[in-house]
Amino acid sequence: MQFDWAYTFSLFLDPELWQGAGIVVALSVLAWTIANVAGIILALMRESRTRVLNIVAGLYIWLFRSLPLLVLLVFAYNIPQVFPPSQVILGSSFNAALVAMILHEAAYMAEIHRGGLLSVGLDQREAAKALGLRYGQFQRRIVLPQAFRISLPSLGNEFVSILKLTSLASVISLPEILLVGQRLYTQNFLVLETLTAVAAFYVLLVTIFDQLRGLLERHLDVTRRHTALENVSSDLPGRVERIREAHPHSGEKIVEARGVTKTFGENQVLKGVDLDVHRGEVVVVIGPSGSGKTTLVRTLNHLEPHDGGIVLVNGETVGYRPGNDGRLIPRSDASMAEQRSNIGMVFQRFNLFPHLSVLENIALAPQQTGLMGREEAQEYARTLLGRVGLAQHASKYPHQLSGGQQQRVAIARALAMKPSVMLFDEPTSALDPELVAEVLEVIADLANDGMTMVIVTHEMKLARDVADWVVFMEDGNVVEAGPPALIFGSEGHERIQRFVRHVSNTV
Ligand SMILES: Nc1ncnc2c1ncn2[C@@H]1O[C@H](COP(=O)(O)OP(=O)(O)OP(=O)(O)O)[C@@H](O)[C@H]1O
Repeated sequence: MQFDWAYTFSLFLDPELWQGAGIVVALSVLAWTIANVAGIILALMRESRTRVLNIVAGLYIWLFRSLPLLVLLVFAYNIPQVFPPSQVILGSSFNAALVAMILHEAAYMAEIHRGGLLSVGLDQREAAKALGLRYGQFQRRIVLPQAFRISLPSLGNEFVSILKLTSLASVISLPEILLVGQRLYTQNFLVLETLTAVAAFYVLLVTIFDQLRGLLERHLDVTRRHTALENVSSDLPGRVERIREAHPHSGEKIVEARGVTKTFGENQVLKGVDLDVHRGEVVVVIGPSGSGKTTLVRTLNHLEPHDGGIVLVNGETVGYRPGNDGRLIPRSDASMAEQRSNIGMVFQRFNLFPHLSVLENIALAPQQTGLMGREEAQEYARTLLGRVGLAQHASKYPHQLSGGQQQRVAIARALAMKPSVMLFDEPTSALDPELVAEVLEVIADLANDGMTMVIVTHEMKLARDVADWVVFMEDGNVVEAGPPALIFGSEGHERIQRFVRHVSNTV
C-alpha cells in the first residue's frame, strides 16, 4: 500500500483541522495564563508564614500532581451529570477541558514559581523593606518580575506540554486537532497519512510559540539592553569645598538606643549598647571584625530585631509600639514600613533592583509609598542622580555600572525617601580600592549638607575626616566614644590605637 502524500498535503487546507488548531491554541493560552496566575498565588501561599495557607497550598500541589490529567478530564466532563448546577461552568467539553487543565497545571506552575521566588535573594527583600515598601508592593514590584524572568524558560516548556496535552481532550469529544484527525481516518482508513498531517500541525504550533517565548525572554532580559548615556552636561557634580563645623554631640536626638541586646543562638552579639545620634550629626562606628557593628546598625531600622533594650528614631520606638496596657507590642507590616521609610539604609553590596533602570530604582519607593506622584518622583530621582554625579546614567541598568557607581545609586535611592537619618553598613567594603574615593566623596558631601548619618566602616579616613562622633565597639560593647580628635589622638584608648594600626597595616 502506497503512502498517499497528496492526501496528507490536502489536509493542510482542511477547515476543520484549522478550527481544531484554533481550539488547541485557545485552550492552551487560556489554561497557561490562568494556571500561571493560580500558580503564583499557590507559590506565595506555600512561602507564606501563615501555616494554614501553607498547608492548603501544599495539599493542593500534592493532590493535583498525583492525579493523571486524563482522569481529571473525564471527571470534569461528567460532574454535571451528578451535580447539575456545575453545568454553568463545565457545560461544554471546552470548558471541562479548560478547568481540568488549569487544576492540573496550576500545581506544576506553583512549583516552578516557587523556584523563581526562592531565587530572588534576601538582599532584595532587605533593600525593599529598608525603603519602606510593604509586603504586597515588594512582591509585585521587586520579587515577581524577577522570579517570572527566572522561571520563564520552565514556564515556556510548560506551555509546550499543555499544547500537546490538549490532545487528551479528544476523549471528552473536544474537536481539537487529534479528534478531527481520528474522525477522518475512521472514514477513509488513511491512518498514517492523517496522523502525519496532525503531527505537522502540532509541530507548527509548538514552533511558533517557542519563537514567541524566545522573543519574550529576550525582551525581559535587561542584561541585553544597551543604553546610551543621556545628554547631560557633566558626570561629576561640582564640588564645593566647605569647612564642616564640628557638631557638638548635643541637640535634638534623632536616634537613641538604650541597652540594646541581640543574641543569635548562644552567641550574644550586642551586650547592652547605648547610642545617641543628634540631628545633623555623623556618627561613625568602628571596631574589629565580629564586634557587632553591622548588627547594631541593622537593629536601628529593625532589619535585625533586637531582643532587649530600646531603639528610638524620632522619638518613636522602632519595631514596637506601645499597646493599650503600656507594654510594647510588635508593629504591623504597614506601621513598620512607614517607620522604615523615614530611615535610609545603604548596604555593603548595594542591593539595587537588577530588573529596574537606575531612575526606576530611585523613583520606585517614593512613588509606591505615595510620598510623591510619578512625575515628581522621577524629577526628584534625576535631581538626586545629579547630586551623586550620575545624571547621565539614568536609563542604564545596575549591571551596566561600576561598583562605585552602583553604590552611589544606592545612596540616591535611600535619599529619595527624604529620610531623617541615613544608615550605612560598610558602604565601601565591597568596592575595588580605586572606587572607594568616589563613594566617600558623596558621603562627605552629604555630611557637609547636614545629613544625619550612622556609618559602620573600616575606612579610618572617613572616621577621621567626616565623623563628628566615633564609636569604638568590641565584643558587643561600646568600649569608647568621642570626637575623632580624642579617639584617634595620643590620649585615645590604647586598644583603639592598636586597632587603627592593625587596620592601616592591612589596608
Ligand atoms: N544572622 C546571623 N545569625 C547568626 N550569627 C550572626 C548573624 N549575623 C551576625 N552574626 C554574628 O554576630 C557577630 C557580629 O557580627 P557583625 O556582622 O555584627 O559584626 P561586625 O562588627 O559588623 O563585623 P565585620 O566588621 O566583620 O562586618 C558575628 O560573630 C557574626 O557571626
